[in-house]
Amino acid sequence: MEEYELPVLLVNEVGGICGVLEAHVDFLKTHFNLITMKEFLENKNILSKKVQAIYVWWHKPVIDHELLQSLPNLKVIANSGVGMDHLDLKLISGCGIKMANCPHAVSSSTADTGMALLLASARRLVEGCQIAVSLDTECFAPDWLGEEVTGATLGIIGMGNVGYKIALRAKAFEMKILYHNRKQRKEEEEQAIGAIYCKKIEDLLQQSDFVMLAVTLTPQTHKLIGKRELELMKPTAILINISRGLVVDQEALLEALRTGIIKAAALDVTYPEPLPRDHPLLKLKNIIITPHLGIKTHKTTRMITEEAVANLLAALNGLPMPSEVLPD
Ligand SMILES: O=CC(=O)O
Repeated sequence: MEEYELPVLLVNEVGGICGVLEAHVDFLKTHFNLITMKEFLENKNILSKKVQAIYVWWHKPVIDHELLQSLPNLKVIANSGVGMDHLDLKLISGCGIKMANCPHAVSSSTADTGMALLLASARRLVEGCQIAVSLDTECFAPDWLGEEVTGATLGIIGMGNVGYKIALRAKAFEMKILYHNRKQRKEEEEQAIGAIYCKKIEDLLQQSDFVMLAVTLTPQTHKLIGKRELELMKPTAILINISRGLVVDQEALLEALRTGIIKAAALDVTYPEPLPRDHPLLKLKNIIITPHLGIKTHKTTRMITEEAVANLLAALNGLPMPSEVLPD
């Protein structure tokens, strides 16, 4: 039987949409014996006792009861993003397995994506691009105007690492910043980003020109933004979602965008992903939808894998993990 000098790390596949990036394989292999789900399933008898760690990349492999039962020596699972809503944390921790995410690696690029969507929707860049590349040169100068970002009010819902970095960016755009969060940030942190705490989400919704969703998806934030919340927003307001699709009631959003309850939306996340090609949201003009690009830069994906490896090695060596996630 083959002996493994390094701990055995299970990944879904290498390359492809749900596979670890090929560019990271050499780095992973300096610390682990890498095996894919395909190899695991083909040699389950031998490999099931060997696997000590799993690296979940882009929500795969699916970690269910059956997989956990087949891996008696599994000690730790590292996730490639900050959101853990695709994992059953209670099930995993109930099996005595440690879990980690990578909040440090993802925050800057996700905040950049949020600002990119804010600017693109405010200045109608996607519509503008369509005009610029269309063959109809007659309508090159559009008869519409965008919204000014400088001096506008941004309401950030969720003031974790990502929300904080969005505020830092928005401050440079001279925006007035409001935020709503379970906990108020320390006074010095608020001062550093020039943000004002709204204990009531309603206050933030009523006052903001842009509302940015940067919360984690939990039972408490599931469909946090529904009909009532959209109706509280200004008719000129723009909603930007970089958290999870399920934080917004999509039916209510569709109605609000169709009837002018709010002006526009920019979504990096939807449910499902991707939306079915005949989904009515895709037919609207006042929406920008991107395919969950939040973290997708060369630098961030590399940092994610580094943070994941640091977590995995710490857990395997019985050391504190840099970003352990507890079931609650
Ligand atoms: O979606 C991205 C993340 O969870 O970090």
